[in-house]
Amino acid sequence: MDLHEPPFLEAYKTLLHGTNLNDISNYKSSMVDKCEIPLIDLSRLNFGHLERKECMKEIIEASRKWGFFQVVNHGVSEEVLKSMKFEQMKVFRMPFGIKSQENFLNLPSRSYRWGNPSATNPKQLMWSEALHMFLPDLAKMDQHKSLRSSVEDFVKAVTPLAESLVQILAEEVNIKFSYFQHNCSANTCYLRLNRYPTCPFPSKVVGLLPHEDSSFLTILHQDNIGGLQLMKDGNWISVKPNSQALIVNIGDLFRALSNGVYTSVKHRVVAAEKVERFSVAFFYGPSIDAVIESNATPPLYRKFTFGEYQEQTLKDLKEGGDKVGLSRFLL
Ligand SMILES: O=C(O)CCC(=O)C(=O)O
Ligand SMILES: [Fe+2]
Repeated sequence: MDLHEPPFLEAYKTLLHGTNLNDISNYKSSMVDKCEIPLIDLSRLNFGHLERKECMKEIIEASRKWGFFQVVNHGVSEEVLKSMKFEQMKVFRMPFGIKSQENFLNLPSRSYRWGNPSATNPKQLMWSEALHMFLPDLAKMDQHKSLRSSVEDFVKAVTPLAESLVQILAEEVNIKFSYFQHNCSANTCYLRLNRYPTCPFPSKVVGLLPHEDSSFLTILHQDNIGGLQLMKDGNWISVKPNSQALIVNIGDLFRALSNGVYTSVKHRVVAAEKVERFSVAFFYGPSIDAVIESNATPPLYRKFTFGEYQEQTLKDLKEGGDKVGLSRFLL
């Protein structure tokens, strides 16, 4: 076995063998539509008034109906994306024994995560590894300069994109952009590097379990392998890779803040047998004391802080293997 691979087989042996695998939903043959999510050309934001308006309308509509869309001419250069991918591959190629050390890269413990070694049910298994990077911690990676500078360049490029999308969406639901300026900064966002190794049981184990993001908005870059699926009208829909595009999705916090006008959508990644896959997600979110409260009437969700939301999802994850999310705050 490759030294860099997490010990999935070893850790999952009992759960995989002790179960009738027919009981597990078959990820490959489950209802998957190949329908494409909206693709929006952002270059129109810099054109005349009419084109700008048209583009903004598409962003708003996609966030309402889909909670997911792709953008092209997003302003993030190919060079930045390429160097991010290169460094990401390099860091995941390090031996598992090193990646799983407490202070790997000098980052806080649990920054590196793999699969779900504490799963008690085969449906909770995941075939993936991830590196969580809280942006204020990047400065600690002084021994890994090239990774750090690629991550910083990526963040520098996607932050203004996230901000301009948030500003457009906020205006539509009468939220001042100053709310975001006050609560979100480079010190409150984070990045997640994902790697999905080849999996010998792609119909039985998922790459990443279904979840909604705990952000206002997420910007995702995936490679050309595919595997990301989102839930639409009760069916899983595959997001076809587009090398020119970035994926944008609404997180639970914007759903709550907009009183459900914008939708946060469940998504997952299916595993592949023959090819590994990489993705990187930038989560635009607030500080833990930020108050999430819609000014619409009647409100759908009770007022909560981001800290409360995080505490609740962590508790739910521990207790039932699922983070449940925003439905916990429904009135
Ligand atoms: O890898 C992907 O395409 C999705 C990743 C994701 O949903 C996440 O990191 O929250
Ligand atoms: Fe996600």
